[in-house]
Amino acid sequence: MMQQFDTQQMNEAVNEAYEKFRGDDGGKNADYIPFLANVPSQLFGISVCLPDGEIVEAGDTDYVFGVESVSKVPTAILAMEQYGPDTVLDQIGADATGLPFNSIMAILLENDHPSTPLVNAGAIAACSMVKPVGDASGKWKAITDFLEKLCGSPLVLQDELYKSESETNFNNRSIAWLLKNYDRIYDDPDMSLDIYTRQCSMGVTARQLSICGGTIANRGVNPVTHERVFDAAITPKIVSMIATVGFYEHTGDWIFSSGIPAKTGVGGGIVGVLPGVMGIAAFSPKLDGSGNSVRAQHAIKYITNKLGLNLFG
Ligand SMILES: NC(=O)CC[C@H](N)C(=O)O
Repeated sequence: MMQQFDTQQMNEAVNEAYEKFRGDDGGKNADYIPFLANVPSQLFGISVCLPDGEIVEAGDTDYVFGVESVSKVPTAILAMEQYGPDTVLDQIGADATGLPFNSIMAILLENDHPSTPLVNAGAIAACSMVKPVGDASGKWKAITDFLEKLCGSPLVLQDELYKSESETNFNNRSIAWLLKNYDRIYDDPDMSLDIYTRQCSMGVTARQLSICGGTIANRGVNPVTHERVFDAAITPKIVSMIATVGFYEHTGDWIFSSGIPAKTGVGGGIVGVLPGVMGIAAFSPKLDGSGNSVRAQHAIKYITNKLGLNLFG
């Protein structure tokens, strides 16, 4: 049985993690998207959303940062909600790539398959699947409405980030058109890529991300608003995807040492999900060589290990 904890113990663990790692200066901001290079790198926040909607937090949990690849999780859930998990498995897949998030090689090695909605190729394919197909503004509304329900409050597009990323996303343009070559994109490639780039540029806070994780942990019911956001049967599907590829080529090391499925983004955010137990998010801009926030990783690992929280425990 998983160790039980009370709110006080979680509060202590969160504050200890914050104090312990706030001075850690390892890593550096993402700079391949110019906007991200200029985000103040000392920012650090940790937020936990418990099944009763209680939030336990420390640090800069109100700071709005770029959600980036964490946005792949909501869109994957939306595609599964619209089509059913088996169709998403068939059209995109659920395989770990073992390669970096933006790997073109992964598409070639997987025999033309985008692998999973949680890497760039699969996320662009997921955006192409979102209904209404062929209608960019309808798709965008579906995605942003869904994000708002998952997080319990609206997210706002960071225009400058969107501009910065759109001007420099040459690798992703190649991915979108390679998918077209293999018939693995299900709407216009440029439009699907633009939707993907825009969703990555949404601003989010660590608190909102923890509520998003809490909604997944709570089997589709937002623990704060009490609204049912998606079908309960999708939780094990999305958590399995997060567990297998949430940290890309370092997913095995991550899950081995933290015990919690988690998804990272180059904006510095990480969201972790333990079904029935909690959603946890941490944010700090400095990243390791694979694009994962250094302080956020330390903080989440510290908390799960301290409280004996482990998916496999
Ligand atoms: N790992 C990430 O957060 C990458 C997201 C970024 N928008 C990209 O496509 O490169």
